[in-house]
Amino acid sequence: MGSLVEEIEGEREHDVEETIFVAVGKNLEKSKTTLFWAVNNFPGKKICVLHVHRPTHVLALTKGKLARNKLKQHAIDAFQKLERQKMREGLDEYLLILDDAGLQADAVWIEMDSVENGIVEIIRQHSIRWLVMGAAADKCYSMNLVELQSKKAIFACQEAPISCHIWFVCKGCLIYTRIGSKDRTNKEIATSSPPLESPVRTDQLELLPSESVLGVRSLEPSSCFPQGITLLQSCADLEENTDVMEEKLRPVAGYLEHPNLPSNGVVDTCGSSSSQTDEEEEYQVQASNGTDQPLELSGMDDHDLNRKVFADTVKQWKEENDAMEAEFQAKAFECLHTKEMSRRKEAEKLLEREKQEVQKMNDQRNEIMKELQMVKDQRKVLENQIAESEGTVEELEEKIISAVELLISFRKQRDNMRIEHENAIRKLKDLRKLVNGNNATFPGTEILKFSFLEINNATRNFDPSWKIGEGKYGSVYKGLLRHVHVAIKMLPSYGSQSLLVFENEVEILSRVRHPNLITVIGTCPESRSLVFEYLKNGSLEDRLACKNNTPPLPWQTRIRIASEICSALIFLHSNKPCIPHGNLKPSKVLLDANFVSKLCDSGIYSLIPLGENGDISASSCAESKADSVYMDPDYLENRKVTRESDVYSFGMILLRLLTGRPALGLLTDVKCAIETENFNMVLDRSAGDWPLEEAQLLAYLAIRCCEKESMSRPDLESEIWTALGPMRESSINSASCVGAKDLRRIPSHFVCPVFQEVMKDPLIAADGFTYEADAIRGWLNSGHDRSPMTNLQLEHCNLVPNYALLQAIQEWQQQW
Ligand SMILES: Nc1ncnc2c1ncn2[C@@H]1O[C@H](COP(=O)(O)OP(=O)(O)OP(=O)(O)O)[C@@H](O)[C@H]1O
Repeated sequence: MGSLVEEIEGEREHDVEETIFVAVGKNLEKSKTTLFWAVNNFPGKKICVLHVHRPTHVLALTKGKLARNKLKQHAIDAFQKLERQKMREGLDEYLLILDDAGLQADAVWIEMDSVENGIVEIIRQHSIRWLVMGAAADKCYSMNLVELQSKKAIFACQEAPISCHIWFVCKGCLIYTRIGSKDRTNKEIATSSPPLESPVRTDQLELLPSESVLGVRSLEPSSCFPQGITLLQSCADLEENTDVMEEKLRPVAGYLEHPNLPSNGVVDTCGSSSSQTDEEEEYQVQASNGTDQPLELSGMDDHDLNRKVFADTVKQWKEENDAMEAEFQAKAFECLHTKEMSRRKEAEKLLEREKQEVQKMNDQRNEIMKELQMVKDQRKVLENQIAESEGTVEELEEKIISAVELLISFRKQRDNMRIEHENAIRKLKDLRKLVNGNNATFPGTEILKFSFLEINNATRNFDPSWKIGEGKYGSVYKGLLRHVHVAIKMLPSYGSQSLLVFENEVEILSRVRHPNLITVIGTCPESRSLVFEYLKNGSLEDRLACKNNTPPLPWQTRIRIASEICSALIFLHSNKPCIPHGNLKPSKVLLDANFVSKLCDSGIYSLIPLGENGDISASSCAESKADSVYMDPDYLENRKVTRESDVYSFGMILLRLLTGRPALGLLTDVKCAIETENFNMVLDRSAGDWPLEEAQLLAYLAIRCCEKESMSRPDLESEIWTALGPMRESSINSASCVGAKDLRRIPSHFVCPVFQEVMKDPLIAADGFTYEADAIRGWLNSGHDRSPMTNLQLEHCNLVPNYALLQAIQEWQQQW
């Protein structure tokens, strides 16, 4: 046999349902009567004893029709044995089963902090359906009890799971029944029944004569459980409480005198007395269940009458009992109905809310469906577009293929044209050689050509910090090209001017040489750039404006610069064909280390692509207002560059040299000053003490140069140079002049073409040029085998000291 706990657990489904549990406490006397009440009232049922005094134990009595005496003895023995076992083995919890075979014990329950909680918990855990327990506390333990007096009983009555049907017993009498129910409706009934207000009382029975009580045989427990009312009292109880019961039963004893009753007083279910031979027989009397036929009064003797009265009394009681029950049920149903109604209302509200939710979800769904439809439509449109673009892609691919083919053919044509171009240039050179005879081989006539890579390296990848100017003909970068400091002018590459034309123009310009014209060192046809010598002291514009805090130019220097510009212009204009500068202004007058001035960009307009009308293209013509002041009004009107235009610009430069003032409105100011004999007021005093007469003469000349009518302007050579020449000489001779030594004119051949400084150790190289020793040695040592000036192959690397030049330099230096 396995664990009894397991056994009970295993049988829970069917057996525990049918088991009558009896809660017994430590008061053995009290517990006995409760236990016997259960044994007597539920014969044939399995009875399980819950020993509820702490710690809580469970005992089970299995079914088996034990004679009450034997049972009594059996139970007492079991308890005692259990207690002994508990003492001996230190058991806290155990299950005891009493049955025909003997007793078994096993632990099933744990200790709780209160007995009543323990009872309720064990009911809940084991789903106990039927429970018998004491109704009174020890101090109230009496048969006269009319309501629940035990704290534990009240607690169990109120708190036990509703499915549990509980009989509360005191001294073998049923005091109160808490109706349990399995189904929901009955649960409601049970909960709604106030446990103590309207108890199903058995005191009526208690008032019946003992014989009569003895004669009341219980209904079969299985059939009486649902009704929850069973009026049973065992003979054992009566024996136990004979004295008390006799007192109570005396008033009705007379009624129960029945000749057929056996001496032990047992009445069978049908009302006929029967004597049972079994020593474990039970006395049972069944109350009239309503099916009994009413007894005829006539012809009845007293005994029959008594029996009838008794039967009627029992019947009446039963009916009253039924009526009470019905009333409880009605009340319970009413309560249930109210609750149902409110639940229904709530459910309706919930339904309404659900409906609204559903409606909302439907609306959302419709919205989403609409959006989905839109997306589908868009998808169709996009698919069409994709299809169209795929067609376009195919078309474009075809076009690209044909364009690539075209490009390849153009490249071929270009390569052919290059070859033709190179042949043409070669022919041109040959022709020039023929035309110029021996002069063609004069060193310096051939301009140097630089690759774009060289230009790029020279300008440090066109580093913005190396940019020194930005003009309408392009940006100017400072650079170090083949160890020479250079200025690189990046001309615009737009327009239709061919490379050949560009190279020719550059070559023509580079051939025009004058000490006061900037030297074109070379070109980079690839990037359409011109490479000039770099002049250390920047432009006249910057020096007049004392940019970077440079000191103002003395009047002697200014007069010399004016004469130098005049000289350069005369030279340009005398060229055949005439080369007008076309854009003369102070920013085009550059100053070398010795403040010798050199014009730059002379004739450069010939290198700029022409616009549609044959003019210089629009972008290159965009003069600023300040620049246009230097422009001949005729030129601004006709866009024709003439020598008179240069005269006009020269007049403006003269005015700036004299006054140092900005060009805008300068002409009017000077005219006004002369007219008001306030000329000295407009003279630039920062230039020193001007010789006033000479200065005023220059001012007159300047105003004449700026005549509107070009024919009225003076001739550069016959008029201006005639006046300027002597002025230049006197300014140089002006011994009192501060820093006059610096103003002297350095013969250009004293200057090293690489370092741009007066040479200290001049050496002649194989190309015939004289260089400063350090410059030419550095050049050759860095692996160069060509001339820095002509780029022609040097025949040898020998360097010969130029003693004659060295002597001339030293003599010149001693003069100052
Ligand atoms: N060879 C050079 N050596 C030193 N500085 C130079 C040289 N060439 C040009 N520059 C500097 O670059 C500046 C810009 O020159 P550029 O001739 O390009 O423009 P601009 O005279 O200011 O205007 P635009 O050409 O539009 O009339 C000059 O003013 C000068 O300061």
